[in-house]
Amino acid sequence: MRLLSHEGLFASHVTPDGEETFDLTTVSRFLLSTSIHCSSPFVRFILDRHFVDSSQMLGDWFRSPDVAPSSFEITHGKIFWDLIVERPQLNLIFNSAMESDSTFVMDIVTHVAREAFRGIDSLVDVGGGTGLAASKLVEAFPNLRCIVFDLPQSSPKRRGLPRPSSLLAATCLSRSPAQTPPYLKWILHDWTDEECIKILKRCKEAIPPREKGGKLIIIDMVAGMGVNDAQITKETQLLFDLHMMINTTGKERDEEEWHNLFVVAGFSDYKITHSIGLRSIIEVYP
Ligand SMILES: C[S@@+](CC[C@H](N)C(=O)[O-])C[C@H]1O[C@@H](n2cnc3c(N)ncnc32)[C@H](O)[C@@H]1O
Repeated sequence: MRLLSHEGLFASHVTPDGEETFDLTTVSRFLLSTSIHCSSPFVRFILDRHFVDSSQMLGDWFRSPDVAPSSFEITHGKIFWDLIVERPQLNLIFNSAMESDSTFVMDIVTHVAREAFRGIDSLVDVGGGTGLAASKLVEAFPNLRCIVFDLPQSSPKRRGLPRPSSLLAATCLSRSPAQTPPYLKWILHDWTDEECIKILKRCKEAIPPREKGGKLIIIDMVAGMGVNDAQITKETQLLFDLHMMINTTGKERDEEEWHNLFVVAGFSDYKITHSIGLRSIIEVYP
């Protein structure tokens, strides 16, 4: 308890008769299952033994990076998206983590960054997981039609979510219905620059011209930028960067790295809104 208090999970007090007592803090309130923004599923996911095990192989990966593109792949013999097909429990932990993140982040996005979605009547949530982020968007913008593309193991149908009739499951990051603006939440940080450029080029093909309101909306980290406590934000972003390096072929990118991706993928301009916490909304224009 004393360690947890030191880390800010509990506040300790000494009563007048000398007894030590502990109260919840803002941080631990976010871990309560009764909280509408409960982050426990995300914490459970990030501390899962599959990631702890792959972090042990970081040294091997550094010494022979040609063996596999990530420490995760050296440890488990395959990439995360293939492993969760075989491990339903890990898949469940992953999907619950993404849903807890979307419940939290999309409530912020739909309140403080509504402007980004103004005038858009349809979106494809590429890699949209179980469809929770899309559900939140449809709830906030009732005229919006949202299509979710993801692998079968994440599809809204399989998770049995109450879903708006406009949600569909499909596979492949590489396809997107023509002329329907794509939306990418927490996708590009999973992939190398080369893979991101391919995804971005395909997204660009699906976007109407800028004069007709065409744009790509991305929710991802812009390393070095964020709100609130600069020290904690920076440390958390660096830890996420490390997590991506160990477990995927991706990384967290700073503004210059994002800029380079957009230019190479053929986009002309972008706008970043930083007011949603650790992550940002990036509107990218054709
Ligand atoms: C970090 S998760 C983000 C999920 C969701 N956008 C969110 O923020 O909650 C990345 C998503 O990409 C999906 N994904 C990975 N490879 C894919 C592919 N080849 N085609 C479609 N989706 C893919 C995963 O299944 C997963 O749902």
